[in-house]
This record gives sequence, structure tokens and C-alpha cells, in this order.
Amino acid sequence: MKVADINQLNISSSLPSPKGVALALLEACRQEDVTISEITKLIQTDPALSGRLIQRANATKQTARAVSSISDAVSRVGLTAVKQLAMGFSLIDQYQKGSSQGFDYQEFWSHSLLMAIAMQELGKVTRVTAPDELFACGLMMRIGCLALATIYPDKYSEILLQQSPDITLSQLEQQYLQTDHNELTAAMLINFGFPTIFVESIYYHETPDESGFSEGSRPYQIVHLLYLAKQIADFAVTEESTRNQHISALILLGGKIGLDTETFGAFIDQIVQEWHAWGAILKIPVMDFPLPFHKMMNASAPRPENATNAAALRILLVEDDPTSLILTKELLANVLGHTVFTSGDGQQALALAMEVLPHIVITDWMMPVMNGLELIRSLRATEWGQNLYVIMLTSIEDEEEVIKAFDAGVDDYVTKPINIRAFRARLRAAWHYRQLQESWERDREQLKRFAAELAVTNRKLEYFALTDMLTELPNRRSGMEALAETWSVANRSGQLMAVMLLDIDHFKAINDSYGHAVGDKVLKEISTIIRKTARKGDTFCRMGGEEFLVVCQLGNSDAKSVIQFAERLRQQISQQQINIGEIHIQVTISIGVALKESGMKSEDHLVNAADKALYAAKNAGRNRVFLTFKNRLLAAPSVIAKPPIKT
Ligand SMILES: Nc1nc2c(ncn2[C@@H]2O[C@H](COP(=O)(O)OP(=O)(O)OP(=O)(O)O)[C@@H](O)[C@H]2O)c(=O)[nH]1
Repeated sequence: MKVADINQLNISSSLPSPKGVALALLEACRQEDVTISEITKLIQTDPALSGRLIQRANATKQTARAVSSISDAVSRVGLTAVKQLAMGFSLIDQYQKGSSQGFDYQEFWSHSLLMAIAMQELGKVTRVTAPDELFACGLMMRIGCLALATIYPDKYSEILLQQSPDITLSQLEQQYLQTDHNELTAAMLINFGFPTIFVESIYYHETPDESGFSEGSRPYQIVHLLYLAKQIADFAVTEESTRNQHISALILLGGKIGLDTETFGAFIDQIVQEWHAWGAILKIPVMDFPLPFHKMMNASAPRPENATNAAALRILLVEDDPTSLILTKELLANVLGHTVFTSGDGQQALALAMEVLPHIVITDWMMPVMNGLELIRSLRATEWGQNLYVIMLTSIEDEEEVIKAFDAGVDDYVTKPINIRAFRARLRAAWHYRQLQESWERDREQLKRFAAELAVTNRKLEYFALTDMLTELPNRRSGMEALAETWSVANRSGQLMAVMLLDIDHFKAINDSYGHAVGDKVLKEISTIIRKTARKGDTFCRMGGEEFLVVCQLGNSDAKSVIQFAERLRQQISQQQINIGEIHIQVTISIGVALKESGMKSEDHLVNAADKALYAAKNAGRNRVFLTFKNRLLAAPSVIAKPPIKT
């Protein structure tokens, strides 16, 4: 993240800043010992802010008792959110107008308000963090644009005019102003006391994939919600002619947070409703959608005014009579505006069709070499020919003949000599068929994309459900599944199995001496050693805290080998120095081992036995391996020297 250096840019005095009570609140919140009652008194001096805060407090917890006092509102919304909201509301009041001609101040706030509400609603669905804080993030996430319009009114107007699909707003800002709206937003939000996690997420809201946040982490989730909120807001303010293009992208993003199309449609409509309500409270104009969003999603693409002319079709015209061919081609191409390919016989037409892949084939019936019916049968035999629309030109209107034509795969027929009005009407039907087909193909593509995305999401979910995020080892749930599986295989095959419980010695002291972050790194290092040392057939997991489980499928190997493996692991860890920056740590582990014995009823008994051995290892002074066998507790060296176990 790059934060704008406001002093170096020499703009600190012209930045938009809160005034009055909001400014006093910002100052008050900088004191560590500020109390809710002091904040309440400050807010009470501003009736407009008081009213808005009470409305906000009642907006987010619809099921709870309605609040009517400022102190209740502050307690419910929380001090951080109160401060953030006061900033936002104060800026809205002051910056409804400005001197930058090309910057639409009202649209800016309308768009920001919609992002705020979208964030609030997304917060309710995903429960990533408190909806009020997300509301404030949405409201302020593009405050850098307002700042640039305020500081450089004329230059910014020019920059806005130069925007195009080839160059982003940030790139233009950097080019002309040596900073951009995201860098300025970050600087302002830090100054307003926004927590770092929000500032960083907001910084990357346009390019979440560049954030580098680890997948599934809180900032990762927030930055993706911010991205979605912006897409929703962009959709609302986009030209009506381009709205349809955005709908499928939005549906896809909705799918990523687990909302199906129907729920997502209702969800957006709810956001728009709230947007209207809040627009009235904050006196910001908001626009109307032509339809509720869920209806827009279901509506098909708009049909052009003069459908037949507006969408040119690729037509293959097959006719052996040259005069008729010229006249019909003239009609189709020059009068009706389609692209026409011609052929004088069926066989040549078949080759041409494969080359030009027409939407419609209009063919004469009686022709030399290959007649119309034979051509149609051949076309229908190909995969792409199934979707063609075929019109037969015929001078015969005998019912039996017509049935024969339909049986061969004709979709419609036109009698010769051609009546232009009737022909035009039939082509309109063909055009409509083509539209339906295209829309079906688009849906199919979208479904395919959905299915692919869903498969990826499912794989990720499965990974998250079975992986410990700190060490990236399988987690307890995964370990328990492996244990149950190995247990049942051992039961069926009668082969030997064992479990080992590993626990880092005096781990609390590491946390206490060097801090939790170093403790985390030690856990990761130990996990790496376990992963590298484990043998084929062993599965391992982090049980939680500083405890690990190894499940050993012994197959034909000797029970002594598991003790030797435990010893090797213990020694390896005790000999390896862990270096974290300037800190060098040497840790030891204790290990409890248990073997599956004939009287054991379930895998839980096996783990309990290993736990007893681990306890004995700790009691005996730590950094050692103990085994439980037939209710006896044995230290590893004695087991290796003289195994008491008959396998
Ligand atoms: N850094 C870090 N510490 C953790 C994590 N999970 C648990 N802990 C800490 O691990 C420590 C475990 O302490 P204890 O159970 O007292 O055990 P110990 O200090 O290792 O002592 P013995 O096991 O008796 O040798 C506690 O301080 C926990 O807070 C984690 O994910 N990261």
C-alpha cells in the first residue's frame, strides 16, 4: 500500500476535512481515556448528527429494541463506528457542491452512499465484521476522488474527461498529479483514525487480486466485499444501455458469497430500497431503476426496434434458377439488409455451409445433383446443422409434400413466387428463433462458468475446512477422519497401527518471552519438520495449540520402528535451532505413543492411551518419548533396547 505524503504534496490545508462536532469527535477519540458519556454530550450539541446516529443504530439491528437516546445509540453502534459515521455525515453536508466543473458532487455521494449500504448488507450476510463499520468504509472508500476534485478543481475536471477503457482513473491521476485517489483515501482515513485493516482493504478495492492478502483472511474477505459493493454501485449509476452487460458479472460475484440468482436479486432490491431511504435522510438524490433488479436479471436482452433489419443474419441461399437467385438475393441483401451467400446446387451449398456457418439456409426444392430435401437431411446430420433454421422455397403446396419437407428437417416454407411481406414476416420468425438460440447459448455459457467457479469454490472450501490456517497442516477434523479410516483398515486387515501425540515443551514461555507472533512462527517451523520427517503411510495433523497427532499405519513393520521414528523426530527438533530475525530459539518436544491393542474398543481409546504416555513424558522431565502398552508406561530407550511388544 502506498499512502499519499500529504505534506510533500503540499495539500494538507486544502484536503476535505470534517468540521464542528465531527472534528471535535475526532479530537476526543484521539484521547485514550475518552468516555461514552463525553462522546454523547458532544454529539448532543448537533441535532442533525444525533438524529442520523439514532437512525443508523436502529437500521442495523432490526430485531433488537429500538434505541431513542444518543447514549444507547453510541453503545449499540460502538465508539469507532460513531466516529467514522460522524466523519462521513459531516463531509456529505459540506461537500454537496464544489468548484470542479467536471466532478458531479451529488453523484459522487449517491454512489458512495450506495456502496455504504451495499457494504452494510454484505456485512449482515457474511458476518465478516460489524455492519456499521462496513457502512462507514463504503461511504469513505473513494473519498480520495473528492479530495482531488477539491484540491485541483480544474485539472481534475480535465482528467475525468480523459477517462477511457484504455487507461484507468488512477493512472491518469498519477500521470498528472503524482498521486491517486487510493493513496489519498488511505492518507485521509489514517488521519480519521480508521483501523489499518480497513485502510489497507479500501486501498485495494479496485484491484483485490493485487492486495496479496492471504486467501480466506479477514482483509481478503473485506477487500472482496468492497469490490462487490463498488460493482453494485457502478451498476446503479451506469447508463441504461450498458446495464445488461453488468448483470451477469454481478450474478457471478453474488455466487461467490453464496447467494443464488434469486436471493441475489432480492438482496440488491433490498439495498436499493435502503439507498432511497438513506438518500432522503442525507438529502442526496438517488436514481430509480426501470425495474426491480430481480426482474432485470430475468428479462431477456432488449429486442431492437426493427428487429429484422437491426440484426443482420448470415443467410445461405440455394437456388438453381439464376434469375430467381438474383432476385431473391437482392431482396434479402439490399431490401432486408442480411449477409447473403449463394449457391446453384445442393452439393456445392453443403460445402459452402460448412465454410460460412450460416444462421439460416433458404433452399429451393427441385435442383439438379442434390435436391433441397437431400441437402437438408445432410445438414441436419451434422452437429452444427442441428441448430440451423431452414426455409424451403417451393412452388408445390401439396399437403403430403409439405409434410415430407418437415420430416426432412425444414423449419418453415415459402411458396414461389415470393410475396415480400410474407417473406419478411417469416424471416422475423427466423430472427426470433436465432435470438432465443443465442440467449440459450449465453445461458449455457454462464452456467458452465458458474459450475467451474463453484467447483473451484468447493475445492477451496474443502481445503479451508480440513486445513489448519496457521501451519497449513491438516487440522484436527482432517486428522480425526484419517484416524477413523486407519482404525477401520487395521480392524479389517489385522495389521498393526499406532498413534503419537506430540507437544512442544514450555511453549507458553516462548509466547511470554518473545510474543505471540514468534510463537506462531515456531509452530510453523515445527510443522515443517514434522511434514518432512513423516514416513510414507503416516498422516499427521495439528490438534490445536501446540499439540500434534501422527497416525502411523505400520503394515508389516515392527512396532519398535514407531518408537524409533518418534525418537528421531524428537532429536531432530531438539537439535534444530529456529531463527526468527535476531531471535534464535531451541525447542524440545515430548511424545506419547500408543499401539492398537486387541482389547481396545475404538480409536478414542488409542488416543487416550497416547495422551497418558505424553503426560508421563512431561512428568519425567519433558524432551522424551513414552509408550503406553498394556497399561504400562515405558520410556523410549528401554523399549528400543528391549522391546516388550510381541508383534
Ligand atoms: N503463538 C501461539 N500460541 C498458542 C497458539 N495456540 C495456543 N497457544 C499457546 O500455547 C500455550 C500452551 O501452554 P501450556 O498448555 O501451559 O503448555 P506449555 O507452556 O507448552 O507447557 P508444557 O506443555 O507443560 O510443556 C498457551 O500459552 C497458549 O496461549 C497459537 O496458535 N499460537
